[in-house]
Amino acid sequence: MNKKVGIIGCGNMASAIIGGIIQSKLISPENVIVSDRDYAKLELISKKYGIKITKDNTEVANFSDILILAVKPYIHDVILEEIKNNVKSDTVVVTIAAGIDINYIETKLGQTVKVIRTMPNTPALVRQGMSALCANKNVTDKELENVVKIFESFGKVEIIDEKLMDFIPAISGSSPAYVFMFIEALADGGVVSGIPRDKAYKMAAQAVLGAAQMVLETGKHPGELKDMVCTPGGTTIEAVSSLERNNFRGAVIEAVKACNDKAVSMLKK
Ligand SMILES: NC(=O)C1=CN([C@@H]2O[C@H](COP(=O)(O)OP(=O)(O)OC[C@H]3O[C@@H](n4cnc5c(N)ncnc54)[C@H](OP(=O)(O)O)[C@@H]3O)[C@@H](O)[C@H]2O)C=CC1
Ligand SMILES: O=C(O)[C@@H]1CCC=N1
Repeated sequence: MNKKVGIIGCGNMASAIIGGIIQSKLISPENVIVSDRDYAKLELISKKYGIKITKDNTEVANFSDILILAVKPYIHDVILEEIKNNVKSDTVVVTIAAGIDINYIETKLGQTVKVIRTMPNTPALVRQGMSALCANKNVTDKELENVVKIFESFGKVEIIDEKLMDFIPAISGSSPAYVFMFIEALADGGVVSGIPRDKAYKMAAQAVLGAAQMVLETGKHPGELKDMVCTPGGTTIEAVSSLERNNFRGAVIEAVKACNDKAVSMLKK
């Protein structure tokens, strides 16, 4: 893709995005720039991918056709104020932050700004991300397609209505954390029985990966896939019955609700 991509903030998510677009050869390194406060962090990523680096966020804004804001939500205020005179009229501004909506960016940068709001997740670091995207009315179909290609370079993408965006962290943005807790607990259970810890993590993680792949590839209802594992009178139904007694599914649904509530309360006006 012959577009210049700039990223402000060089943390976890920026590394995933840069890794995806460079390793997939979607964009050549000389067309990518990233800024951060920490020059040592920038030097590391530049050494790895050969991209441009700077401590000056306005330089990133001046350079970019697609400008990705990859900083924490509470830093957006400062950054938008800093770059507001450097964002070109045809630049597409992309936010990946929870609690930052399209209206907020339009209010800060003007009603004609092209905005794409997204919610990726950390599995993007291993190119197995899940991202939801929505665009404002100023973004053309071609511009949205280009940003979709960037996000597809590190995982799967769904375009959704902005009114659902606050609920995406709970299901895919934040959920890797709950899955890691599940894998850790599963492995701890194995360690209780004497399985070496490294083998327990590998087996638990591969079981989760395989189960997730079955949901995606078979199109079968998760309940049907669960039933396929449960031999009548066998081991699995004992575990399932114990999980139900301990409100496993209820606890997960409550966690999703707590995440949703937090995302809505973070929304900046
Ligand atoms: N982590 C996740 O699972 C997900 C995160 N997100 C969103 O992604 C965004 C970034 O998250 P994540 O990558 O985890 O965060 P990180 O803290 O890893 O990365 C943010 C980077 O921005 C830097 N930074 C802070 N202030 C400035 C500044 N003024 N100018 C330039 N760079 C600055 C930070 O430096 P310093 O460390 O010095 O502060 C840090 O290196 C957040 O808004 C979050 O909501 C979305 C989906 C998933
Ligand atoms: O915890 C957070 O707020 C961010 C958004 C989704 C994942 N991490």
